[in-house]
Amino acid sequence: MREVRVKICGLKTPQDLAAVARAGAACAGFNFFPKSPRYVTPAEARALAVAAPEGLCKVALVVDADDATLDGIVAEVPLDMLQLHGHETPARVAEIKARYGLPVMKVIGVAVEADLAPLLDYQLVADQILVDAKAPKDAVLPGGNGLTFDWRLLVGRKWLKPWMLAGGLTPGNVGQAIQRTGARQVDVASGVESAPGVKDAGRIAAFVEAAQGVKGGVPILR
Ligand SMILES: O=C(O)c1ccccc1NCC(=O)[C@H](O)[C@H](O)COP(=O)(O)O
Repeated sequence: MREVRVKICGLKTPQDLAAVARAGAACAGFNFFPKSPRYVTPAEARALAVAAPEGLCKVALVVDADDATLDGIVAEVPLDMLQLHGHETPARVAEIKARYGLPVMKVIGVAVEADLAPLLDYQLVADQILVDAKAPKDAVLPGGNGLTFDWRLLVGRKWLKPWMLAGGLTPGNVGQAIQRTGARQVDVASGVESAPGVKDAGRIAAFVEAAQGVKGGVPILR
C-alpha cells in the first residue's frame, strides 16, 4: 500500500519549510486568509515557494477570494494547487480551475452527515476534496481551529476523487484517524504548533512519522 501523503498547512518561515522538507511531508500550505495567525503575503509565500525542494507540492489556501486577489497570488507564487476553504460554489470552483489552470482542492466542512451532501457536486468539478471539521458559527477562522469531527461519517464512502482528511489532527491521533477512515492523505495546521501560527519542528516530524507509520489503513466499519 502506498505511503500516506501529509500536508502541513500555514507555513510562515524558512525554518517551517526546512522542518516540513526534513520530515518528508508531501505538501506545504501557504495561508492567504488575512485574519489568520498563519497569514502570509504573496511576497512572503513566494520567498518560501522558490526555496522549496523539488517535488514538494505547494498549495495556496484562500477563502472566498475574488479574481483580483487570486490573480495577485498566482502571478507571484509558484504553486501546484489552490485550496478553496470558503463558501465557493461548484460553479466558482470550475471557474477558478479554468482561469488559473491549476489543480483545485475544495474543502468541505463536516459536523453532521448532511454536511457531506454537496460532495458529489464538488467531486465533479474539483481535482481533490479536503474533508475538514466544520468551523463553529461564531469562529473567526473557517479552518485551522484544531477541532475534530466524527470520523465514522467517512467510513464506507465511495470517492470519485482523491481526498484528504483534516480537522484537529495531531501526532497523537493521526494514526487512529487514518486507520478509522482509510484516508491516504492528511492535513494539519494547529496540531503541529506550539502557539497559533508558530510551527514546531519536533511536532511536524512526529506527525509525519505517525502518519506514515500506520500499517493497513483499513477502515473500521460502523
Ligand atoms: O489555519 C487557518 O488559520 C485557516 C484560516 C482560514 C481557513 C482555513 C485555515 N486553515 C485550514 C487548515 O490549515 C487545515 O486545512 C484544516 O483546517 C485543519 O486545521 P487544524 O484543525 O488546525 O489542523
